[in-house]
Amino acid sequence: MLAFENVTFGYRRRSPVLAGVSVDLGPGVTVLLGPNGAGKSTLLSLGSGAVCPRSGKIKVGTLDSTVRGDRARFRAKVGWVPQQLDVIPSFTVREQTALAAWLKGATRSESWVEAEAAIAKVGLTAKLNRKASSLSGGQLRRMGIAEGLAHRAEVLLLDEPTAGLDAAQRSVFRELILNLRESSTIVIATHQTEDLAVLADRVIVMENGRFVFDDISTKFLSLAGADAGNANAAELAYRTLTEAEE
Ligand SMILES: Nc1ncnc2c1ncn2[C@@H]1O[C@H](COP(=O)(O)OP(=O)(O)OP(=O)(O)O)[C@@H](O)[C@H]1O
Repeated sequence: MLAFENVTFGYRRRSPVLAGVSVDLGPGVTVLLGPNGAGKSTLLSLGSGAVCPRSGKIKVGTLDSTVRGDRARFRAKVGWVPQQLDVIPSFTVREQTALAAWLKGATRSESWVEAEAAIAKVGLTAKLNRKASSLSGGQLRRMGIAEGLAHRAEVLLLDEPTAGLDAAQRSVFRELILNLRESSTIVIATHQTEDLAVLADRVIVMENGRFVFDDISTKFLSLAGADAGNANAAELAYRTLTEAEE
């Protein structure tokens, strides 16, 4: 579980994007919704340990990302797939994934073994020796997840993982998340509300750095009222909620 305790964060000297946020994320799949600029990516980047809050604590178990001595072990517990995943142009999928494991503390030999196992889990074994830079958008995001699995991350933070994917790739991605949900805490920031119904255990809706909804997904879908069983229920529920906030 990833715990935010009274976290405040702002970019440089600007006013805070998040102010006094406390939330426990996990177990299961949490889907994070909200309009552009709501603070979803900021929350995930803080959760990854890549950036530090101005105040508050961010913890996985007893490890606190704000404590210098904990930071490396904290980061090893969290896999983060940002919207823009950087790859080393000359590296293969296997090398890129093994590098991620090694950077998070695995030994050299463990990194190769764990990388191959993780690549198999995300269904990319056929691409093992291809250049990571040659992967499609959906394959690249699956490789990002493999990087987290290769260092046995307990928490996976996925930022807009299905943006720009075609229907077939989105379906591959959904299957993957369903396979991983038992073993990892997964937090997905997305605008694709239709992916929700099958994926989410819990839904959080953010606006202006605040949580305007946080509950189990069935409660969220029930906001769609009479249309709660409808294929577009998630979209309707989201619209009902955000229009009420305006
Ligand atoms: N690197 C940055 N420097 C300065 N301000 C930033 C930076 N990144 C984000 N912001 C600001 O922080 C706020 C929250 O942005 P964030 O990217 O977290 O929102 P989001 O909900 O993920 O949006 P989107 O759905 O567009 O990805 C916005 O006002 C944004 O302009």
